[in-house]
Amino acid sequence: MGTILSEIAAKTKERIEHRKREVPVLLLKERIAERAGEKEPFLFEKNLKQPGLSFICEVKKASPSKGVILETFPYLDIAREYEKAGASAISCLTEPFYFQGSDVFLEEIAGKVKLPVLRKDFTVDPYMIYEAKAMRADAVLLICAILREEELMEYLELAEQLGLSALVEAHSEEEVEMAKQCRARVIGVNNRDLHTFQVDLETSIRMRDLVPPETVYVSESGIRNPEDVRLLRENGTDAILIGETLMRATDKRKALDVLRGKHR
Ligand SMILES: O=P(O)(O)OC[C@@H](O)[C@@H](O)c1c[nH]c2ccccc12
Repeated sequence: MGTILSEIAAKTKERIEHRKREVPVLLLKERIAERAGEKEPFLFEKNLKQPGLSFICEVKKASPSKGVILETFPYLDIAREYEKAGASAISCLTEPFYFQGSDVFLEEIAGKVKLPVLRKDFTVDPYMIYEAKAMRADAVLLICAILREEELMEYLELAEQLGLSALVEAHSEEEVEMAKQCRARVIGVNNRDLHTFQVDLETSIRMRDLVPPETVYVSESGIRNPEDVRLLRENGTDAILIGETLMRATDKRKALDVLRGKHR
């Protein structure tokens, strides 16, 4: 599969192998032990389960499909604005090469904002789950398309042990099935095809009923206007993940109100 997804996954593997030598997993485990009890476990899932449609607001400087979205990137201010605007969780990109993300962004946000933070990186090694916990993330992203079923199962168990929620991302019926097989508690359907970058909201609308009501159902990507939000809400979506639309809005609170249908 010579696609951008496998390219990012391969590059991430390389980066992590290097990291592992610099910061051994033992050190991460020590750091995690020192901070034991500091965070409420599974807060990400808990927040998304609150009644009504929950918003996961993303902090991202760039993306492979759009290039640089924001030249100046006051990530902490953005996260604080999301919090004030009533977001349920924050998604933070830490992948450096394709998304210009950084672990520093996440650590700082998680230290200063009360909302749970999802580390939106391409998890390809258990090491990354320890890393996420050590940097005070509340949740990790597990993408079905780049994991084998045994890996997904193993990673989910590790996240569970560490008190981290996992957003299990699918893009096809088969992948939703895989997520369910592994007993994922939060399943996200990505409206963006990561091979072609085409966005189609129908993807997450169509797959809604494959996921049982006790599992949190998230619709991800390409959500642009109140009409999109209304369609997803009426289809019984529990949470929506929005990046670019909010990143481009100067007034985040107003943008969220507009999306919720509270303005005009
Ligand atoms: O900016 P958008 O179109 O609102 O999309 C946000 C989010 O869903 C997207 O960034 C995303 C979905 N799946 C991912 C996997 C890795 C990195 C990023 C993503």
